[in-house]
Amino acid sequence: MKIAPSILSADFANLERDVVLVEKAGADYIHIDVMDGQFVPNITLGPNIVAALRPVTKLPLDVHLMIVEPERYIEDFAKAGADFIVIHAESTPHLHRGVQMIKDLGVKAGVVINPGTPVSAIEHVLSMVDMVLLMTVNPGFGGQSFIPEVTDKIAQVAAIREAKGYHYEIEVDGGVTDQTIKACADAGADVFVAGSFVYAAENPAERIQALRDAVN
Ligand SMILES: O=C(CO)[C@H](O)[C@H](O)COP(=O)(O)O
Ligand SMILES: [Fe+2]
Repeated sequence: MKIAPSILSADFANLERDVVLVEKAGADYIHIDVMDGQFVPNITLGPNIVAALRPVTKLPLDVHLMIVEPERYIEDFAKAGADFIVIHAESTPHLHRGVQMIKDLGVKAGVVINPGTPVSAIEHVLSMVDMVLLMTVNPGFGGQSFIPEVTDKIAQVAAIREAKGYHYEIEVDGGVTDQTIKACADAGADVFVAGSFVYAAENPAERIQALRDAVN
């Protein structure tokens, strides 16, 4: 299992400190939430912040784009040093083209669907992607409650991976805590994004360990 703390809940005035903190605590990826105020009702950060964080950590940067027509900015995020670029099926009429753009830039490609979007929306790109992200909240904000019905879709993408011999990682994002992580792991998830559970705590390192303990 891999833990990907989301810096959405970090202290934006101390981003370097908060990234180094979770790296030392054994995090596997740094999850970076990019929001444009249009695809979701919130605005966060852009490629300049990804570029600023690139030299701060050796961990892969997992960039979750919640922006309309993400194709417009894929190259910017690749140049900024993203290791994964993950785009929403709902954000573009040309998902396959967006995934191909990411791969052509030598970056690992991911696709993500909202809780209300069926797995069929991404089936045509599953052979190409390195990551499938299933939102377990409606995207836009940290600190929301986990939507348990999404575990059925985790099992679906895990079954497709098994049946077809695909190699993508299955990531979950939203409301992941020591209470909700086990259901996701049991359904087949490999990568667990956690924002508020990690960063809104006195001791983020303990929270990362609590997530691991809850699964093992
Ligand atoms: O993509 C996101 C929200 O759109 C965040 O990654 C997610 O919400 C993490 O925050 P939390 O763990 O607090 O739910
Ligand atoms: Fe996210």
